Amino acid sequence: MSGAWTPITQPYPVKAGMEAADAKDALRRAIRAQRSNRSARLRAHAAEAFADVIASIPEVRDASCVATYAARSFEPGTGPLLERLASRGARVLLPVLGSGLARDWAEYTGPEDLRERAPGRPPEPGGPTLGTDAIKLADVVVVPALAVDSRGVRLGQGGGWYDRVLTGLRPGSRVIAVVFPEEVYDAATRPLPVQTHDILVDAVATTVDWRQLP
Ligand SMILES: Nc1nc2c(c(=O)[nH]1)N(C=O)[C@@H](CNc1ccc(C(=O)N[C@@H](CCC(=O)O)C(=O)O)cc1)CN2
Ligand SMILES: Nc1ncnc2c1ncn2[C@@H]1O[C@H](COP(=O)(O)OP(=O)(O)OP(=O)(O)O)[C@@H](O)[C@H]1O
Repeated sequence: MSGAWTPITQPYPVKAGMEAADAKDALRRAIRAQRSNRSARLRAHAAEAFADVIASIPEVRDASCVATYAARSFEPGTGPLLERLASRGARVLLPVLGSGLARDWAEYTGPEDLRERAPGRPPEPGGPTLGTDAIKLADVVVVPALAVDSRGVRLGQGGGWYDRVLTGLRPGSRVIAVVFPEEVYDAATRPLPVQTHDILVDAVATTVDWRQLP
């Protein structure tokens, strides 16, 4: 074997007796390091595959309003998904961070409207914000994650933004987490750390397929 090919593995730096918060931090570091190895070409290719898989999920296909996210560079890309949803006439809501990372939403109107307001922050739409409760308009919520396990436990970026948002959904709205294939963990052997505030997701989508959880 030759060249700069980096094998894809599933990091699991969780040790017996570790506090959940420390185990989450160790996992976040390992998964972010792994994500940073993916080239721009592979990320663009993956974004198309994510769009194919996510758009095929019945709840997404049938939704009038989808709340999702505008990806940062190394997150599972959503550009093609956003365009596909908008072109079939679905309303698409994206997170807007208020002061102190307050939870707000605004409508996606096209790629040219998405701007990174500060380095490292997710791109945001520029239109009017709709308020925290706009999440109740969503028929389905497509959330970013660093990892998901077979019970539906989700590891996010660590701000607790989505754990707070997901307490306010309309009953019956489904939550789908998006991760790269190696970021789906089998809870029987590699459970993700879980804390009482963590909200389980209903399904996970990768570049390859999706499945209902648990
Ligand atoms: N694409 C995307 N949007 C999302 C999330 C996410 O995980 N991904 N969130 C999930 O919760 C919420 C907010 N997430 C945030 C993520 C980072 C920072 C942040 O403070 N970034 C640092 C820079 C960090 C870096 O350089 O990597 C900063 O602004 O100083 C804020 C909010 C809502 N929108
Ligand atoms: N419903 C909530 N109410 C108050 N605080 C919360 C709530 N959910 C999470 N938090 C706080 O947010 C912090 C981060 O939580 P956690 O590590 O679970 O984030 P995450 O789910 O990985 O991140 P994110 O949701 O932003 O992607 C924790 O300190 C937690 O106490």
